[in-house]
Amino acid sequence: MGQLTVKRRVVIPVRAGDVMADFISFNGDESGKEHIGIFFEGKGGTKQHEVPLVRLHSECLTGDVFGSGRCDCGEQLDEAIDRINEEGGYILYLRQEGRGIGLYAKLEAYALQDQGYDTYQANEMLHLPEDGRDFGVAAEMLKSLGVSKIRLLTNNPDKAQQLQEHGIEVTALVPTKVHVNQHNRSYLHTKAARKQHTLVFDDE
Ligand SMILES: Nc1nc2c(ncn2[C@@H]2O[C@H](COP(=O)(O)OP(=O)(O)OP(=O)(O)O)[C@@H](O)[C@H]2O)c(=O)[nH]1
Ligand SMILES: [Zn+2]
Repeated sequence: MGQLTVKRRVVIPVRAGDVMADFISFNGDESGKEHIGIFFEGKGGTKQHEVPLVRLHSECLTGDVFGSGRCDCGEQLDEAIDRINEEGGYILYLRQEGRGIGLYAKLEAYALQDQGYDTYQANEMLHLPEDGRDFGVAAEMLKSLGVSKIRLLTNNPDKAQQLQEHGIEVTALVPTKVHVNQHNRSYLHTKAARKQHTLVFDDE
């Protein structure tokens, strides 16, 4: 991943106009994936935390747009908007649908999960990586925005590790809530067991 530069910042009122956010596009990503930065000023005034709160959010059409209960993405995105709008910082909305395998392949993986395979096994059965995401692009987005030090809103230790390898200092890991329901319970348990996601379940 080469260097990125900010292309355009446009203010967009979101949440029915209750929240103002800058949507930011970038030059220099040869993949053409149209990753988006979203900046929230925060309401903290002078008391505001100096280090911005940042969420790297991988695209999930089914969860983010349609509120699918098979994952926790839609609720995590809502939570991220609430918290970052309070505290000030960025959501980097990364076009890495299905952990990088794409939407059609994710649906194939869901069909395999319906036959009893877990979320990582299903990808492998499709001869696709368990997790194909490279968060280096997020590090380059942050650098182009002049951000070198962040607090990271995530339960996924791999995101922090990859950012640090690409020169971003992560001063704190801020966990998201655990958005568990009857449909995503085993998906979330698998992430905790297989990829060390820091998820604490109330029922254990
Ligand atoms: N291949 C595959 N992808 C999935 C499945 N369920 C959800 N996803 C994708 O997983 C990604 C989840 O992204 P995030 O919420 O940013 O990341 P995370 O790794 O869960 O880490 P957190 O920061 O703790 O939320 C999205 O791209 C979803 O489309 C699945 O069963 N199979
Ligand atoms: Zn999802």
